[in-house]
Amino acid sequence: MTSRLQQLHEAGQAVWLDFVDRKFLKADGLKKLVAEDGLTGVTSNPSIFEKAMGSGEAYDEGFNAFLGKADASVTDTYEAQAIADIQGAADDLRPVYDRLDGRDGYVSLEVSPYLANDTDATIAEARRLWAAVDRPNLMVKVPGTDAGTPAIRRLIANGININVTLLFSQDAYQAVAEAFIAGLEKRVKEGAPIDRIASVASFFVSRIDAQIDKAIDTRMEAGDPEADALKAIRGKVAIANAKLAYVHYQELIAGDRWQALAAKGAMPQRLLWASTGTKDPAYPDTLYIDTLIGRDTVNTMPPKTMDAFRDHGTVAETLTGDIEGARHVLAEARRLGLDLGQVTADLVGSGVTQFADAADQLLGAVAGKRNAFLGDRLNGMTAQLPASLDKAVEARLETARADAWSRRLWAGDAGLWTGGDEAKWLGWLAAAKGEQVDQAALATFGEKARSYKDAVLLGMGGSSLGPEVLSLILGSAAGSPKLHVLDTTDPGQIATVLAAIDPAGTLFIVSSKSGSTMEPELLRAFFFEKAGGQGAHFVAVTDPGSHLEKTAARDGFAAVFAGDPAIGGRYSVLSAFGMVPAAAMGIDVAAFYTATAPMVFACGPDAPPAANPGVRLGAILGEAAAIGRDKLTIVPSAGLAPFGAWLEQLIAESTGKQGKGIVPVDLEPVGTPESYGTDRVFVHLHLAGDEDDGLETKLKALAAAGHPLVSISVASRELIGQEFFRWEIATAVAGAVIGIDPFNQPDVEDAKIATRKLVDAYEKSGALEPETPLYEDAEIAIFAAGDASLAPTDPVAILSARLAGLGAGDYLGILAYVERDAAHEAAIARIRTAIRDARAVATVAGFGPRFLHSTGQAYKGGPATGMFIEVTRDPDPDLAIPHHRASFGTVQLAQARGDLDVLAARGQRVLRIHLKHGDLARLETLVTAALNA
Ligand SMILES: O=P(O)(O)OC[C@H]1O[C@](O)(CO)[C@@H](O)[C@@H]1O
Repeated sequence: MTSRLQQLHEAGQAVWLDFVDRKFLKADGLKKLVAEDGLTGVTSNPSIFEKAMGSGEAYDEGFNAFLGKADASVTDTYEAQAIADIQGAADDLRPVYDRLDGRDGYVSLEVSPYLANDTDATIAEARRLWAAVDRPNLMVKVPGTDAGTPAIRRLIANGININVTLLFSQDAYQAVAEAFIAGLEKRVKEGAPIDRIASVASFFVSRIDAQIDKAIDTRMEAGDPEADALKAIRGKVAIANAKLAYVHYQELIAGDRWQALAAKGAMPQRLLWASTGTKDPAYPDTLYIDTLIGRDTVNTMPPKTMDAFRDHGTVAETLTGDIEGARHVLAEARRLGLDLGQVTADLVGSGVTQFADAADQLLGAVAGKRNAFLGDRLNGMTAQLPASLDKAVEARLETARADAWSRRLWAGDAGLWTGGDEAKWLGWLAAAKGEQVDQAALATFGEKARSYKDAVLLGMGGSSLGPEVLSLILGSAAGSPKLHVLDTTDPGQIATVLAAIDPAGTLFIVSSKSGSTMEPELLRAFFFEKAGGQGAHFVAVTDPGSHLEKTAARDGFAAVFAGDPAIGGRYSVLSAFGMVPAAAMGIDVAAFYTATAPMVFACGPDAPPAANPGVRLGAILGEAAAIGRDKLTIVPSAGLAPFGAWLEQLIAESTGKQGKGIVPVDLEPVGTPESYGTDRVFVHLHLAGDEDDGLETKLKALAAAGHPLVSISVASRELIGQEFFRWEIATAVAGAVIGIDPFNQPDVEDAKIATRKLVDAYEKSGALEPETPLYEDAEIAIFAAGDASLAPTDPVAILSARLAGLGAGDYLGILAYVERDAAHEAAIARIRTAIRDARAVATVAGFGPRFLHSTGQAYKGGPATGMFIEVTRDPDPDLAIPHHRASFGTVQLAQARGDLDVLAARGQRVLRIHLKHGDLARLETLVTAALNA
């Protein structure tokens, strides 16, 4: 006896399976259905693959084989498996396809649901999948949305078999039927064959009833006077809708236009009934099969429905029966105010969302497996968050998923931030894949650089901090020059570098994106003279067309390496700004990108937020800031200590604006839980093999006391590039949570202008404008811009009055315009610890003018909770700048004064303590006394 499913086939309806799964294929489940039930096709969709691959281990072998490649994206990983399954199913169905001469025997694979509203991307994806699967009996599934319909026409014209999915309404069906015909006609015009192009139009049935019935039930429960009429059409609307679609189909193929194509061998676009599993348990489980049997149609069934039909379905040609009844049902629905048009429109939207949700879930699961598989090759991250913050983060990750943040970030959707010009600043994404630099040219440059013993990089902020991290964490290769980074106007520090090198035999890297930053320009002039004007020992890294590019040409620099104007300074480390100095140090740039790639892919557009290490971190930082935990406290193990200086700029300059943002806290010694307020997030960066020094225990105590703790593990120094990228993504995402443009720095310019004014005045007059101290003695002078509230009595009283003003959520900054050396760093750390422990406030520190190009933005434009002690001193010895009246010491002082004025103008509390002999011990004594006063 033939099975009921085979009888369907005899009645003219093809039976397809709406399911695919590796185990099932491997066990020859599909072949069995072909042999026993006359099955002639298979459909898949993102939900089906999610069920197959999203859990369990069936695909692990396949994933793992693929994941050997460091640069495999999550999509690549999933898709390789999906394609293998589809190819397997297509091969199982190939005998059917051959026997029926291409009339049936198809397997469908859907384009990414994320593209449902993008015609061109859908076309590109369909073509890509068609080529990748490479089977004549493939159908690419394209949604019949407004954007999908024109894609269908073009794809049919390309000769690609198409399964139009997500059809609910008559109008949408008519539009895709038209697109199909138009596509074939285009081929005819071009003289291309049309006899092997198959298409189905997939009408989703049960979902319509699920919606309409819900509306009916609500009204009946509310005692609607039309209860009987409503009840009479319950469970009938979807079937009536399908029947009328079939009427349209019959009219279409009877028409002249179709007949002309049929004469050339065209196969009609069959109607396919999808979503045929009943959702309402009150209905017979074969309802949407029994009632929709008709010639030249397809019914794709989930396995359960197929089993049910095989067991007790009824075969009879029902589709063409009682068309008048169907019209009546739809007319009744209209009369009763059941808006089928709205329901079907909503169903298209929710259908797309459902598939996108399934794809997110699937990609999330694959991303998780991928990250676990990579093990040590991908830096790890865990977070211990207080329950309420944890909840907020998870909620944020879910809304970010639903709003497609990972994809939108990579697509440059400025709406993720403020809708400003953010899209113009995303060149760092491609740069992280090594696409901004010429890697071969860098290798050659690295070879040449080996003739130098030393290299000195002159630059500020983004142009210096990344290179400094690379030099301190990775260091130079044997035989390559040692890199000195000079990002200051401090005469002492410049003299220290000068003393450490032979200027005539040193490679100088002048690095400035804008090419017009004052400090590198002055340093270039200084060292150019010291190097005897040998331009051949200089290279520049700068954006095209800059002033520095011209200077380099004028002075005969050995090379100019171009940056990308679509990358801001603080995001530039994985572009030429980091890689030119890296190459000079003999670092293998290609290997560096390879080591970085696992994080770049883990943070990719297809890694949904919860499984995306960068987006997850950004959500933590942003949500923490929203509840006042806006002091990001960086706690590195010894080997990663230099990383904080780079991270500070990224976080501060990107987020600290419009009175909002995150204040990074670097190099503050770790304390006990009582020494902190409730404004902290701790980030522990741990390099494998580093001594613990009791850090773990201290951090555990902090986490136990309710402070959020993020722990990042780095297996080896070579993986530091991954942290650059993770934090770049995290910062951009934190910016989206906070609601600012992470790529501008609106408050930096003012301090530069104030400085320039002072320096220009000096160039004319030979003196800086006079200023009146609040207090002065033989050792110190204290200044407080425009602050009359401080009585000029004694310095301890002035300082203690200031420190007494520090409250919960405030932070104290030491802005030291002195040489950055170990002794000064230690003294500042002691001062910070004393203040932190006495007042339970966060403390930050920066050396001027270096921090002006880094954290300075947040100090001026970020939360108005700062209190700053600026430290200056009389330079001794000072250094002259060629062709300038002002010395480096004068410029540095002008920078401090300009900064002080701008900080005060922005409402931050600030005090400048001028140490006439540059002795920081005097400041320490003063602070101790003030805290004890
Ligand atoms: O590379 P440039 O253009 O010299 O700029 C250096 C730094 O100065 C800043 O513009 C801040 O002043 C930073 O954003 C930047 O990284």
